Amino acid sequence: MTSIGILGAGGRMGQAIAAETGAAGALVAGGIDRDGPLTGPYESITDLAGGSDVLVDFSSPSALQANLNAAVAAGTPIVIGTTGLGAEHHAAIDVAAGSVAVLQAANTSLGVNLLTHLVEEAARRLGTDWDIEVLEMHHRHKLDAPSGTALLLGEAAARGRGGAKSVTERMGVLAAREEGTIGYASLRGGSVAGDHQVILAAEGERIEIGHRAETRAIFARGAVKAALWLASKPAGRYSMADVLGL
Ligand SMILES: NC(=O)C1=CN([C@@H]2O[C@H](COP(=O)(O)OP(=O)(O)OC[C@H]3O[C@@H](n4cnc5c(N)ncnc54)[C@H](OP(=O)(O)O)[C@@H]3O)[C@@H](O)[C@H]2O)C=CC1
Ligand SMILES: O=C(O)C1=N[C@H](C(=O)O)C[C@H](O)C1
Repeated sequence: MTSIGILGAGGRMGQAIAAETGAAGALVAGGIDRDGPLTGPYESITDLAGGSDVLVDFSSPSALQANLNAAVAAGTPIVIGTTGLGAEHHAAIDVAAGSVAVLQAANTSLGVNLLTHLVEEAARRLGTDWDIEVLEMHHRHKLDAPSGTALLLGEAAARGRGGAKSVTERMGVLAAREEGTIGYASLRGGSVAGDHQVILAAEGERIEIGHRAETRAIFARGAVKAALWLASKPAGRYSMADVLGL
């Protein structure tokens, strides 16, 4: 039975992943949080990595390097679901992927990963006279904005279009839309698990395609599926597209 070590175990996603691990016929090796061990016999991240077949990290960008170091030291594959990652984090993931299997995904749900393809295709087929905007809404506790998924969808649109500048802030009296850009808007409130909408707007018509997460169990299910898939993979950087065959 595959054993999964959970990093960020006490958080909303950490708890959801622990619940889905059993349902998938796998085992929780242990869980570690900012304050130390939460479940299982392991006292440190490195010990947990050594006692797990695969690690799953849904914590914080500030914890990423230590989590990658532990994965590399133990030779344990790691799934990174944490968002709010910058260029320096992606560079660190690339380095770790030289030694162990690393799968990074801003969204582990099947629906969003399919949506990414639909958005890229729509942007490819429509002319640059179609403006593209990404709208997201999440629960009041979310720290990063725009969401990792919004950025993922915007990147897919930009790929389809052959490149585009991102605009994450529009404010004041000189805030008119700049042609060819992709704009982002972030709403926060209540307990929303994660809504994303991509709006393609032209003169006289508009296409809106999106995804609503009704429960974060969908992300947890995808993360566990990714972990079970990654556990036997050689070093390298992987994505949800590899897992889902999309
Ligand atoms: N890829 C995907 O599909 C999804 C990704 N996410 C992302 O996952 C991450 C976690 O989300 P969520 O569970 O809602 O957040 P929570 O705040 O509920 O959980 C984060 C957990 O990580 C711990 N943590 C935070 N910072 C550190 C640190 N520096 N070292 C060790 N542990 C730390 C927190 O401990 P403490 O409470 O003490 O700070 C907490 O237990 C976010 O980046 C979120 O955007 C979320 C859903 C789906
Ligand atoms: O923080 C969350 O909750 C979520 N974060 C991810 C993101 O930033 O896109 C995925 C999902 O939308 C939920």
